[in-house]
Amino acid sequence: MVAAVIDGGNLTDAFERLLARHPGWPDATRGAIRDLAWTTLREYGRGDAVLAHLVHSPPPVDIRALLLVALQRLWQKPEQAHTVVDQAVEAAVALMPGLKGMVNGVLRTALRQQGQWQTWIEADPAARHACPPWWLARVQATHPQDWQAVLEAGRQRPPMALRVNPRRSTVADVQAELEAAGASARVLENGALLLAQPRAVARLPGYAEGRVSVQDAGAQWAAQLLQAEAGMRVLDACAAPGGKTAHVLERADVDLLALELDPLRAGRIGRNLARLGLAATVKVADCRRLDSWWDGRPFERILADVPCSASGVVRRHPDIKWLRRDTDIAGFAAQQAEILDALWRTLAPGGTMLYVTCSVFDQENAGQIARFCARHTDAERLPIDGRTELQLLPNAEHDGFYFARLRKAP
Ligand SMILES: C[S@@+](CC[C@H](N)C(=O)[O-])C[C@H]1O[C@@H](n2cnc3c(N)ncnc32)[C@H](O)[C@@H]1O
Repeated sequence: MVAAVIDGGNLTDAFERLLARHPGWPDATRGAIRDLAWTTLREYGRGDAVLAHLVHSPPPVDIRALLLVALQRLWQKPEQAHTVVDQAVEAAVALMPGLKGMVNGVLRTALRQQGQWQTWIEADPAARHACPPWWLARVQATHPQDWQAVLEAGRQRPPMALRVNPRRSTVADVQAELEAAGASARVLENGALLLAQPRAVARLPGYAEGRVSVQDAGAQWAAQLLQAEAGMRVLDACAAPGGKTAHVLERADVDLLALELDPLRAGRIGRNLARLGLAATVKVADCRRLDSWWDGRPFERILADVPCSASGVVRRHPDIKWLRRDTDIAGFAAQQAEILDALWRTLAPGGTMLYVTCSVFDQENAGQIARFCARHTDAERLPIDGRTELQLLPNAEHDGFYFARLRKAP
């Protein structure tokens, strides 16, 4: 998986391919392998800085990936050093037997020089923060006060939060069920339940019965800010896999149309709603092409949870920071502007559109909305908690999200 990402591939796809080849692996094995790959890639820049001091010419990608995983493990579990080196050498024999000695030598040298790793890492700011230089520059420019906290959060394991379906249970009851199952959780300001320790979905009481869903606590602000009320006609324009669609429907009996461009992802919306006992009209469509899906009846609420760089959720998708290029951000911003302009035409006078990204970059967030308001004089910004917008930065409770509420002149 690490080699696939170094070669420009997608981490989740690589994981799914691996699982398809090994259907018999128990959950614990899957979890352990996932954790190794995800952790290594969260810290990839740091591992690479160390490796640069240990090898004179770049090894083949599979061996480089193996060394990065082993270094990561040595960093985290120094007490297991001998096991890690032995297992890495064993893996090298399976991958490229001719490089067994090299892997052994590099890891033993690494162990002898472990006291210097931090100095090597600190020498390069991008390595220090485990991201490419352009990423570091963008986060610093957008968040001059908080950039270190944002980058630090991107290197941590993500928190796990639950959303309670008020049609089937209450926050207090779910919390009690969790306690009984040996999991403690605390209630956040917006009603999200933050688990003290992540746990497998299959071991969540009430999941199969639709009492709870897994959803980041930051994402759980969306339905609240949309303020959709019973009887309203609501559009969820970029809906898959349907987490926010479901949340909107759990809160009010609305007439909801969910659009999704990707047919495979669209299928997940229906499955999610069925588990929760909810219903919506789901259409596979490009929301920018109004002629392909819109019947001309305006919506009172629109949720525009647009495609974005996902820079606020890199700890969940650590391949993102290595696969994206600086120039991609302008591409996302252009796509988002097209989506906003098209959807605005479908919003009823007096209606509101909630713009959401899971980005921490200004060009997709405050900058995007400032440009939108300059183009649309009939757009008024509705405050969120006394502020013009809400930028959540990733931390121990939630991921990074941006929200702006736009009202169309009546
Ligand atoms: C941020 S995700 C949405 C997450 C979803 N709202 C949720 O909470 O589960 C953005 C989604 O928009 C879809 N998408 C991208 N461009 C689109 C377009 N032009 N029209 C409709 N959907 C689009 C992507 O395939 C992706 O599934």
